Amino acid sequence: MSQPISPELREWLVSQLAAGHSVPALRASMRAAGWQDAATDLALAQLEAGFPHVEVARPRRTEMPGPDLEGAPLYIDAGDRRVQVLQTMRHPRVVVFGNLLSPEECEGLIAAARVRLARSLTVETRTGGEVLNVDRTSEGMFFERGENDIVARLEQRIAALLRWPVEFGEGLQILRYAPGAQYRPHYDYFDPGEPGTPTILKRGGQRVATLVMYLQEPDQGGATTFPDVGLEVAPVRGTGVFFSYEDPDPATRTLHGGAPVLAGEKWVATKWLREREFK
Ligand SMILES: O=C(O)CCC(=O)C(=O)O
Ligand SMILES: [Fe+2]
Repeated sequence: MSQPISPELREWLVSQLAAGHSVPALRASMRAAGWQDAATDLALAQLEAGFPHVEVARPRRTEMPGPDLEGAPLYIDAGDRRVQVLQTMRHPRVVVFGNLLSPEECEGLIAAARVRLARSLTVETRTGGEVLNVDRTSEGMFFERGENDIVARLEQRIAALLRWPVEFGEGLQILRYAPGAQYRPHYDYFDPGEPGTPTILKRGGQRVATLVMYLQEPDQGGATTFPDVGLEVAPVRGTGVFFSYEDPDPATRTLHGGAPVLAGEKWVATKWLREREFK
């Protein structure tokens, strides 16, 4: 679980920094006191603005988002919902969840997104801007974080389920695939070799995990595919597929795509998780 940053903790950090203690020393004592790295990072990142002279060291990530599968549970308490663990894979790290969203939540997200759909744009890593992408023939839009009640509730649930702060997540993306539409296999991390990537990484660092949630199932087709391992996840309403990638590297085997929809319409919501706070 991510831990909220209390005013007391904030005050303590401020006083420690003001007293000249280094950020690595604070990080170490917070860790010793049981604070998770992600929460510590968030607390320290929030203070950075007030202490511009303090260089916050960014150690190599030691934690990754993901559910607590200790003891091989069939269900996980995600705060306001009991989410099912349907399938897991280690390499690539993939977890398929059931009962992630209610039918009403799926409907509500679709209704709010439908009026704002435009031809999907993918981030153009060569320039850091956005362009139309022929590899992705779905239509899409982004919600702001916490934009409406359903979005806010779902984001809290995802944070609890994947043990990653809400603030480290991008806004929820909604995609609609008409018959024939698809999303060709790709990686969700930003290609370190592309010249536009450093600009993108300034805001929250790399993507480290993805949760694709199915809001409406097509009649045929539309699975989420992982070609490296021959895995196909059926787009069943209310369920979702999580996968994570510790490094922006094909060795993670997280190549994936949305197979062509053959009949009916497929709607998904995608939540991308960054390594740091995404402001
Ligand atoms: O639609 C799908 O099944 C995959 C979506 C996806 O890969 C993405 O949103 O990044
Ligand atoms: Fe993707």
